[in-house]
Amino acid sequence: MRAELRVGLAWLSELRLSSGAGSGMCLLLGATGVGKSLLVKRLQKLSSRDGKGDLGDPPPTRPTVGTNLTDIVAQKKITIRELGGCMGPIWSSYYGNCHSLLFMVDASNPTQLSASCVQLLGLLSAEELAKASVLILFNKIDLPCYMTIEEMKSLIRLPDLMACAKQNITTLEISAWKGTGLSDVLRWLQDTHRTNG
Ligand SMILES: Nc1nc2c(ncn2[C@@H]2O[C@H](COP(=O)(O)OP(=O)(O)OP(=O)(O)O)[C@@H](O)[C@H]2O)c(=O)[nH]1
Ligand SMILES: [Mg+2]
Repeated sequence: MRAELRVGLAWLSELRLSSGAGSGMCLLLGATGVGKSLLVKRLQKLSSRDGKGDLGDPPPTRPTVGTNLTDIVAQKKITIRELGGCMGPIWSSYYGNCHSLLFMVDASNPTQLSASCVQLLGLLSAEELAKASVLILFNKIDLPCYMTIEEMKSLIRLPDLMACAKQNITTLEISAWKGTGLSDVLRWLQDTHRTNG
């Protein structure tokens, strides 16, 4: 089967699946290579250990062409839908069903920051996401020369964005590689999806 046809069929079947997703749906978005797939794998492992124990070596990942659905049981079932960075043009097809949004930025990649900022602006102004709680994750803080959260907030004028946005926005610095901050991400998901019913 031709690659384009395979991607098209996978997308159609995901659209069908998404229609009954319910209140436990969390959307995970961000530019290509920021670390979304690794985060999901790490969160799944962490939740299965109830936040305790060694995460072990980071598993390998591949660029996500399409979408990945992963269930995490953190008191209640939360389904995380990662959309590959290369799927940017159709991200909006999935806004309707989500109650929370994880938006990921690569803190070690200054050249990608402006593109991430434009993506974030688009997400925050989308009507269908107006009621979603938003967690912005600055990932890869284990790498040398990563930008601090203060530097990034100032570069993308995050305080101004937060003041204008309809959403409740939280920020965290993490390393999906080392596991830094991942228990805070899990806690945020638990709290957000508890209040979302
Ligand atoms: N050093 C470091 N590398 C990371 C971290 N998180 C992810 N990576 C690496 O970054 C690369 C891309 O990670 P992915 O999780 O595949 O990125 P993605 O955001 O899912 O990318 P797409 O699916 O293409 O949108 C992989 O080599 C990961 O191992 C991190 O916190 N630190
Ligand atoms: Mg991916």
